[in-house]
Amino acid sequence: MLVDEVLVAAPHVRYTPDYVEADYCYETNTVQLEPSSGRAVVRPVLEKYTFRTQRKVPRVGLMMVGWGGNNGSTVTAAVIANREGITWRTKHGIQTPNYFGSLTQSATVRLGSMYGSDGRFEEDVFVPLHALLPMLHPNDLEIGGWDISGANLAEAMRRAQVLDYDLQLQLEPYMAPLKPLPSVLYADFIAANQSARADNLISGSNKREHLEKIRADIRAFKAERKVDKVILVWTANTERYATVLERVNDTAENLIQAIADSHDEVSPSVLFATASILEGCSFINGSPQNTFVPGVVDLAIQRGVFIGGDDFKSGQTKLKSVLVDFLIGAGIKPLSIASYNHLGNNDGKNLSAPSQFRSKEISKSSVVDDMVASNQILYRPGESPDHLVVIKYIPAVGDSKRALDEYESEIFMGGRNTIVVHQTCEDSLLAAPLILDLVILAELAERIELKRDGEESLERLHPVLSLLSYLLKAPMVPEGTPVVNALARQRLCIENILRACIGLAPENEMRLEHKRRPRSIAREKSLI
Ligand SMILES: NC(=O)c1ccc[n+]([C@@H]2O[C@H](COP(=O)([O-])OP(=O)(O)OC[C@H]3O[C@@H](n4cnc5c(N)ncnc54)[C@H](O)[C@@H]3O)[C@@H](O)[C@H]2O)c1
Ligand SMILES: O=P([O-])([O-])O[C@@H]1[C@@H](O)[C@H](O)[C@@H](O)[C@H](O)[C@@H]1O
Repeated sequence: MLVDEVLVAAPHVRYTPDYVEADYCYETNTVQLEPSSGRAVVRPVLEKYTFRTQRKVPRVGLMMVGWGGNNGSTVTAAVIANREGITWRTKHGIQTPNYFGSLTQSATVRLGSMYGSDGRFEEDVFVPLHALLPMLHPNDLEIGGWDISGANLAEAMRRAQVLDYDLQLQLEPYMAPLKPLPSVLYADFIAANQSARADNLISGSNKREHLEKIRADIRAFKAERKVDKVILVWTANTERYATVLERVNDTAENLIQAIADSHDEVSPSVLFATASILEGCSFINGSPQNTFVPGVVDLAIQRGVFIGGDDFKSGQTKLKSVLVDFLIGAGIKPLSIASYNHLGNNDGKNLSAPSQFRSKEISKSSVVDDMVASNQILYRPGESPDHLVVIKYIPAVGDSKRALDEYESEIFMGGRNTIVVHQTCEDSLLAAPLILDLVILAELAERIELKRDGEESLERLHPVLSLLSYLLKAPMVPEGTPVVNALARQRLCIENILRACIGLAPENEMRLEHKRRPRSIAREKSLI
C-alpha cells in the first residue's frame, strides 16, 4: 500500500490543528585530538530540542528567472501534464506523466517494521518522503517568471526539444498563453552568443529602477495568482563570477547603494536575489555563478529570508558524489577523475564561452573535497586526485547530454582499478524534478521552527539553507560550517531532519533487533 500520511503515536509528539510539535533528543559528539598520544578523546553530547512545524500547506507561487529555458519550460510542462493527467504515445507505448527523479515525490524512507501477532518480524515499511510531513504538491504550484527571450512557453517548449512530440502537441494550448515577464541583460555576465534571443528586456539601464520593477512583478504575481507565498528559482543562464568588491557588494547596505549607482558588478542574478529577499521570498540559485556575494548573504540574514544554491546537482556530478564516496569509504584511493561531457542545448552554447564555463568548472570541481578530506589514510593533508572537467558544445545532440567519466584508483598492494561511466539523457529531465524539490523543501523549511531546551523562543533554520545541499553541486552553507557533498550523507540529512520534526530517531541502520541471539538458544547453550 502507498502511504500518504504518517502519524506518530507517542506522548512526545503532539498534533494540533495548526502544528505538529515534537520533543527530540539530538545526539552528537565533540572530539579532542591528542597528537602526542595519537588519541582522539570523544565526548558524547545530548541536547533536547523542540521542533514545531505548521501543518497547513499554503498556496505557493514559483517564479523562475529563465522561465523560457529548457529547464523552465520542462518544469512547467511536467506540472501541467501531471495536473491534467495528460498521457501521450511514444514508440514504447502510452506514457503517463510522473515526477520520477524527485526526492520528495518519488523516493521513500524506511519508517520501521511490521510484526505479526506472534511478535515475529513481517516486513519493513517504506513510505514516500512526502508522507513524513505536510508538503506542497507540485501539481498545486502556480508558475511564472521572467526571460530575456519573449517566446511564449509553447514556443520555448518546442525550442527546447526535450519532450515527446505527442506530449508537446497536447500541451500547446496550455503553454501558449504563458509569457515570460521582461528581464534584464547586463554587459558580459552571460555569453555574447545569448544576445540574439534577448528581445524581452525591461527598458533603461538604471539598476535601481530594474530592482523596483522586479519587486513589483513579484507582488503582482502574488496578488493575481492569489498565492500565500512566492519562491524564486534562478534557472537562467550561467553568469561569469561577479567581482567581490569592498564598499560595493560586501555588505547589504553597500549592495543596495551599488544597485542605486547601477554599479557594473551588480549582475542580473544578484539583482533578482536582492529583489526576492526584499520581498521576503526564498531565493534559490540553480546556476554556478557567485550570486550570493557577501552583500546578498548579509541581506538574507538581516531579513531572515532563505537563500540556497549553487548549481543544480543533476547528473554527472550527482553520480560523482556517490562513486567517490563509495570508493573512499571503501578505502580505495581515486587518483584521477576525468569528467567530460558534450551537449547541444542553449546552456551548452552559453557555456562555450570561457568566463561562463569557468563558473561551471568551479562548481563541478569542488564536489569531492569533503570526501577526500575524510580519509587521511589515503590522502596526505593537501593531497587530492587529479580532477578534470571538460564541457563541449555540439549542437547536433541538443539537450541530450553525453557524459563520459573515468575514475582511476589505487587499490590493494599497488593495484589499479579503472571505472568508466557513460551517461546520455536529456539534461533538463534530470534538472526539472530538482527544481520542484528545491521549492518544496524550501517552502517546508519556512514552516519549521526549533529551539534547544533553555532557549526562549522557537526560531527558523539559518537563512543559508544548507538543508538543500543534496540538490546542488556547490552547496551554500552558513559561514564557518562544513560543506557536505557526499550524496548519501546529504540525503540522510534531509530524511533525519524531517524525522526529527515528527519525533522519530535518525535512521541508523543498526537493525539490532535482527542481530541478537534468540534467548531460547542462549538458554539451551547454557544448559549444555
Ligand atoms: N541538467 C541541467 O539542465 C542543469 C544542471 C545544472 C545546472 N543547470 C543550469 O541551469 C541553468 C538553466 O539551464 P537550461 O538548460 O534551462 O538553460 P537554457 O539556456 O535553456 O535556459 C536559460 C534561460 O535563461 C534565459 N536568460 C538568460 N539570462 C537571463 C536573465 N538575465 N533574465 C531572465 N532570463 C534569462 C535565457 O533566455 C534562457 O531562456 C543554466 O545556468 C545551467 O547551467 C542546468
Ligand atoms: O549536474 P551535472 O550533470 O554534473 O552538470 C551538468 C553539466 O554536465 C552540463 O555540461 C551543464 O550544461 C549542465 O548545466 C550541468 O551543470
